[in-house]
Amino acid sequence: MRGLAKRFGEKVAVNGISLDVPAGSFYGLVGPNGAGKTTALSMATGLLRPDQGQVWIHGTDVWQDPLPAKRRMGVLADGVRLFDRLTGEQLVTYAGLLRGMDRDTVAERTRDLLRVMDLEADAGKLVADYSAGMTKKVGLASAMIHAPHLLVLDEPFEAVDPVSAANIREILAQYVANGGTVIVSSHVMDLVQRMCDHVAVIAQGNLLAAGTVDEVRGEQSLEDRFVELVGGRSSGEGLSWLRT
Ligand SMILES: Nc1ncnc2c1ncn2[C@@H]1O[C@H](COP(=O)(O)OP(=O)(O)OP(=O)(O)O)[C@@H](O)[C@H]1O
Repeated sequence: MRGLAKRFGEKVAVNGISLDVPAGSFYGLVGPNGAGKTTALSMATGLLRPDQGQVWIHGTDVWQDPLPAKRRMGVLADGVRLFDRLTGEQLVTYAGLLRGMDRDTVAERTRDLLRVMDLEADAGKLVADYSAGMTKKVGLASAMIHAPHLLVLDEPFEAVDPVSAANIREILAQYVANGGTVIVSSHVMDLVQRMCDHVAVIAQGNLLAAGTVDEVRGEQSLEDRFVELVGGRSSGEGLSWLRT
């Protein structure tokens, strides 16, 4: 990413971010609420047109040459509606067919994905009737079916139960071990510290730090370093009226 910027009216959501994500890395993107993570990832994946800046994926400009760039990635967007009048099985199948895969391969991979996401029993249920965590998981399965080079996952673990989260972490670690690249946004520092090899911290649309997790956190925990970089811990008094 080079000089990516986006404003909404007066609000500068992303203020010229440049970031290199090495191929084969497991990259965490962290920042407080409203920092600009979703906006930056949406621009990076071709979902939201930047005001300025460019993004390349394996040398392909995402905005100049979107089709080959998009073929290489799988995206789990945050807050984007799925086709939720399909069943889980139909949705994942549809994602595979949209990618131009043949029906047999799509059927086989859909079965595998629904199994590892623990959605087999609910495969025939409408996505509209899924819980938040189930919806995340079916979105993740849809992002992975074409075995992309790059997975961009906005808050993949939000609302996902611990067992499913552990399964997904294992799948992602395996995917990276086999040469894939993952970018995840998350608020859970402990998870990012354990799971990712690189991390970028953004706040108020600016990149505050980026590098390997050890470089960014130094001698501290990632959480302490994050609070130090981002600031904003409200000291002391709290809500004096909130007592029983
Ligand atoms: N479509 C929009 N119209 C107006 N303002 C927007 C829009 N999308 C985002 N913003 C604003 O841009 C800023 C960055 O939002 P963004 O969703 O990128 O943050 P985030 O880091 O993903 O936050 P969170 O961690 O809470 O999901 C916020 O101030 C938000 O209100």
